[in-house]
Amino acid sequence: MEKLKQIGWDDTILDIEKDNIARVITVQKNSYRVTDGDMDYLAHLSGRFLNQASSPLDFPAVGDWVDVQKLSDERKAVVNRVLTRKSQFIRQAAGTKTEAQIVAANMDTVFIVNSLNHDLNLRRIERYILSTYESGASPVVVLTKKDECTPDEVQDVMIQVEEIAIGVPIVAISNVTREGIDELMEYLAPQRTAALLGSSGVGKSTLVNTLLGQDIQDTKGVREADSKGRHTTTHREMFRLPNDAQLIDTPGMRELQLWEGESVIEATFQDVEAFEKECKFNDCQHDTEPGCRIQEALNNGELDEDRYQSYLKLQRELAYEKRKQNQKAMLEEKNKWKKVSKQQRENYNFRKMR
Ligand SMILES: Nc1nc2c(ncn2[C@@H]2O[C@H](COP(=O)(O)OP(=O)(O)OP(=O)(O)O)[C@@H](O)[C@H]2O)c(=O)[nH]1
Ligand SMILES: [Zn+2]
Repeated sequence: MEKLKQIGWDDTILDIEKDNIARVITVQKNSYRVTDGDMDYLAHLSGRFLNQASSPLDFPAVGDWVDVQKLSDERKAVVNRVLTRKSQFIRQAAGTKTEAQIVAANMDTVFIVNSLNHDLNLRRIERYILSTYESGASPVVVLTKKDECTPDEVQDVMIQVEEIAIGVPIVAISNVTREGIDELMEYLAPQRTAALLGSSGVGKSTLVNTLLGQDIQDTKGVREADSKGRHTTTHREMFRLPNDAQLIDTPGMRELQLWEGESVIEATFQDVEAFEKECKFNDCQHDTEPGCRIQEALNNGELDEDRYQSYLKLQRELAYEKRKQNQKAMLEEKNKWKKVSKQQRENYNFRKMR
């Protein structure tokens, strides 16, 4: 029990034999590095597990609690099952159409990391916030490289972000001067888990090192390089901070594809939805209808055109995703019936033969 407290205890797993519980630190090819709080060891999926797993979401992800059986070799174990997650950040696997992928599991907080000094993309931050709510965790926007900006510049960005990140904490930090790090630690209490998400180069791995107080995660400042001659994080890994909080580092995401974020669009676009409700007609297309509150708000500046466009874009994407998933489900259903009827035919032929 004490051991588990150190790696982050969760009430939902109290009912399980504690000796058999571990937490996934990294996902390697065909194996998992897990920890029981005292010791790290390597785990493989049991045959039973593989037989039962059907979707990519069934497989262990970084941050998962797993039910393991230790093997006689002390450093090895098999995973029998993934415990129910309290949160999971899902994105569409890069390059595939409708395949989901878990970026991090069981985190309390998602740090949405952006650099203050370049490439600030408010629309992208909006999307991360949506996906974070959808994951079951709470978002915090982290703005890095404060040391490279004047106080006025920092202020300017903070105001822009505040306008779109309604009710979301925003923390500006510097890995160089350590400014803002104490404030960030408020979201990293002992036994809590946070995940760092954001584009490549914004300083996620550097932040891990800052919080660990030592250089463990390689950063672009380090000479170990990728094919383009610079280092990038290639895998997700969970780190235990000195205060027993857990921090999950992830590789930079180029694109963030939403996964069924419908239920939270409302939370993130409260302002737009409020205007929409004030339209004269229920089925208003917000085009040329009389009494359209959206058009009025756009015209008098109450609603920013870019923000409205990104709201529409998200809705279109969600509709598109839904259609895709429906099609996939229909196809699977069809194949299932094909299989069933083939089986029936075979049974029938078999009986006829006898
Ligand atoms: N001036 C300044 N530079 C920083 C800060 N944080 C990170 N950097 C630099 O930004 C570069 C990228 O940092 P990384 O930590 O590798 O970025 P990352 O987000 O982990 O990138 P990926 O691993 O590709 O996802 C490195 O050269 C860091 O030294 C900061 O607060 N201030
Ligand atoms: Zn309208």
